[in-house]
Amino acid sequence: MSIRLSLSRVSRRARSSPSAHLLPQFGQRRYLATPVPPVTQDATGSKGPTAMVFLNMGGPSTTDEVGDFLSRLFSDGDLIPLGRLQSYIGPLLSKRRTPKIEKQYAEIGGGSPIRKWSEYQNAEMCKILDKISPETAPHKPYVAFRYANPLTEEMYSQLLADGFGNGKGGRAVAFTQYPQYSCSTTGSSLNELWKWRHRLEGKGAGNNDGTINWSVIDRWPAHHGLVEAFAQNIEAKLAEYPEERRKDVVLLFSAHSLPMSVVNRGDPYPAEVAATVYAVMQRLKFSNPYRLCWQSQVGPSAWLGPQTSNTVEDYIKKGQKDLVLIPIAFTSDHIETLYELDLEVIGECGHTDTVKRAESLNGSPVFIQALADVAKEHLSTGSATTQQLSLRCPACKSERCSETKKFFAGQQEKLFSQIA
Ligand SMILES: C=CC1=C(C)c2cc3[nH]c(cc4nc(cc5[nH]c(cc1n2)c(C)c5CCC(=O)O)C(CCC(=O)O)=C4C)c(C)c3C=C
Ligand code: FES
Ligand SMILES: [Fe+2]
Repeated sequence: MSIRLSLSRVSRRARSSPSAHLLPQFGQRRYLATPVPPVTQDATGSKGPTAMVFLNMGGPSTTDEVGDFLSRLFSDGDLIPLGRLQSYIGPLLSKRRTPKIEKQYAEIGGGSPIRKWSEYQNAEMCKILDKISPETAPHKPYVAFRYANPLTEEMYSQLLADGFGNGKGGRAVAFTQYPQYSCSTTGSSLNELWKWRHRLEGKGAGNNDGTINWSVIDRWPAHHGLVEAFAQNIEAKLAEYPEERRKDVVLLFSAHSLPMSVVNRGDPYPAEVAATVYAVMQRLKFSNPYRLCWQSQVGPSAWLGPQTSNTVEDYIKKGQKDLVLIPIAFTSDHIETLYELDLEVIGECGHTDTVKRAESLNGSPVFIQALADVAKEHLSTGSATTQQLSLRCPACKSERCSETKKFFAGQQEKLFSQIA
């Protein structure tokens, strides 16, 4: 992918009024304070504890963290491949972009809410799992972000400090919070997890050779619980329109775009996003006309379209002013919903009374139940990964991908010996 030094969001227009968003009120970290006991079958038959590790990109919790967040993001060759120039160009690009993005985070309340939502969702999911999957209880919530705190290495060190490693054979589930798989998102997080597993638990790291038993929930694009959570939020938004107009409101599903170079490499994400959209429309009994569009393009290279902002403008020009935007590839609010959709796309379209956005999943109890159901199904199947994870993109040339996929597929044997 070629990225010029002057990166800018395509068609972004600034606005000053901050958007209000609800945050859960609770403490910062959910890491365990005391070591957990080793995995052995106890009197209740439980083979826990089980670490539930949420993987996501993360975001700066305060504007002071924007610089470090962007610097890590532009250093990631799985997201922005700059080849041998990565370590020179990456810092230049991130430094140049920092002031503009700091302003945007300031406008949405001073930071990304993604950490608070992730910690809340995981803690709540674990409470449900303890009830519906007693055989793997207790379930302990951890968060591993790719570009913001808590980073993967911090989470991994905490897992070891909490007793999941060191020859005790603890079980950990890496649960991607991107429902649809892309090599630039979940793939990058798994590559990072594999890297830190190798550094902190591999031969010569001072521990036994890989003592944590990992399995991965690598995608869940059409899970019925996820579909139900999206559908209920759409129905709630549609109910705000007068009854006589309701069935003609156009549903615009909006997902983060991908560079065409990534699409043409064979990345599974566009097909999986389309699968989510279709499943949600099936659940809604195709009550409304709909389209899928793509947002958040960065830089001058070709990206998958149509672009969300253009789509809204074009429909309005055609006289279609009743539109509901639905963020379909994110499970909580962040800059792409609170700034780009609310302040830029909707705030500037001139029709804030008829162009609306469905709530993000955030603290939806239906969504949190869905997370628990996805995890329970994974824990009961005994599979280390989906079948899909082992298949590389047809045009993939990355050794990292190859090693990571081999490692996680290879966890199957360890898993069987643990659950047998
Ligand atoms: C499904 C989700 C996402 C995909 C796919 C994705 C691909 C992707 N992103 C960039 C570049 C940037 N993304 C940035 C922020 C950002 N991206 C996602 C999700 C996906 N990205 C989220 C949730 C966020 C916001 C995080 C938060 O606020 O909590 C940014 C930083 C913001 C900015 O500078 O505009 C960049 C840059 C690329 C190049 C890419 C595909 C390869
Ligand atoms: S880029 Fe998709 S498997 Fe490597
Ligand atoms: Fe992104």
